[in-house]
Amino acid sequence: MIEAVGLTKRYGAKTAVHNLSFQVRPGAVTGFLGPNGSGKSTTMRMMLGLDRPTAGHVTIGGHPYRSLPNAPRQVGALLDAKAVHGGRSARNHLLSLAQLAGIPAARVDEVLGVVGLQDVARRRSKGFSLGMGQRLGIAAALLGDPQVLLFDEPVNGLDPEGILWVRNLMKQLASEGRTVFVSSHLMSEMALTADHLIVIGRGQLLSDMSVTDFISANSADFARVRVPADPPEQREKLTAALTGAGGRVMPEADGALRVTGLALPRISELAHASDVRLWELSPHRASLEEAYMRLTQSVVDYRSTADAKEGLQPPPPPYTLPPGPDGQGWQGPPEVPQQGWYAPPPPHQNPYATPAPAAPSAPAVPSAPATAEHETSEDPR
Ligand SMILES: Nc1ncnc2c1ncn2[C@@H]1O[C@H](COP(=O)(O)OP(=O)(O)OP(=O)(O)O)[C@@H](O)[C@H]1O
Repeated sequence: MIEAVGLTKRYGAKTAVHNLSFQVRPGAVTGFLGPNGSGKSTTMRMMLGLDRPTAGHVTIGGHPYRSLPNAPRQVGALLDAKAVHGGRSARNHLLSLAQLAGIPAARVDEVLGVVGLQDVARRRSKGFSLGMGQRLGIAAALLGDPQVLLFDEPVNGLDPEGILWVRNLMKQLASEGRTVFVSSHLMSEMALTADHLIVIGRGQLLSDMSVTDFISANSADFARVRVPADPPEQREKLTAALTGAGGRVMPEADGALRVTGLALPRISELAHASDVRLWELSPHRASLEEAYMRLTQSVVDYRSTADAKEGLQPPPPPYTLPPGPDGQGWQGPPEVPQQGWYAPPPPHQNPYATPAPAAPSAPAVPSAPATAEHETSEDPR
């Protein structure tokens, strides 16, 4: 088990990790999530004794890493796959690590086979692709057959086959009763791999719970309802019935309705009682990505504008809405300029919700979260 207690790391004026306390238990894959710069790598480095905490402590199996007897046999880690001597072959790189830890050479060939690098074992690693480098890093982590494994972005650069392989490897290691702690920015992958999540933002603990609990705690399930477009009043009739029964109805971009606060059978009954035919009535379960975005949107330091057309809020003043063909009135969302800064949705507002049309004369302009420190304005394309 890994245990952090009041873990804090400051670099000069910058607090990278602040008062983090959590446990990573054996027999499960624990995902470690957080926006860029939130302190994940710093935390992992402190776990491995590579950085000294400013305050608090972190132990593995009850001991600080540096006090563990023959640590490489107890803890395996992949922090930076590029941290290898490029002039050495993959096999020699692993052999040197094995010799330092008193691990027999036969184990080197074993792990080369496990990660699928046996055919290139004698090639210099500086010619390796990103994915091959990751595999070599994972081989190094597995070398001592450790009970505790830490992986920082292990699927970075891997192809789909490699990603599937890492997923199965993590699950297998956990099923053998090992402690598996893995950081990733790939939410879809984490949803498939992790059992438990620890989420941090700006160095502080935001969440420590199972993946299932995390999704339900940070998202709202809803029903998608679609009615025939003709006659047009059906939609309004159903909206009135649902709202009257205490539901909340929001339009979706494709003309469907997003309904919260009412169970699916109740929606069906209300539609039937209003004599409205339904073309769709489906439950929507939030994804890990949606839940994560909701939780972390106010603690993101580095925000890109590449997806500026997605779920945009109207841009800040002095922008004025373009007039319609008749010279006035709201004509739908304004054309999005390709450059410039856009305020993200305010904290606690679902970024996936279809924004309500703003009044033509005074578009609602949310301000950026007061806590945001850095925003990029360059279009990364
Ligand atoms: N050696 C250092 N000196 C000064 N500041 C540092 C140092 N290492 C990390 N930081 C700062 O600490 C903060 C946390 O960085 P860290 O690399 O731990 O974040 P991260 O969550 O791993 O980010 P990413 O997801 O981008 O890898 C950042 O603001 C970073 O600039």
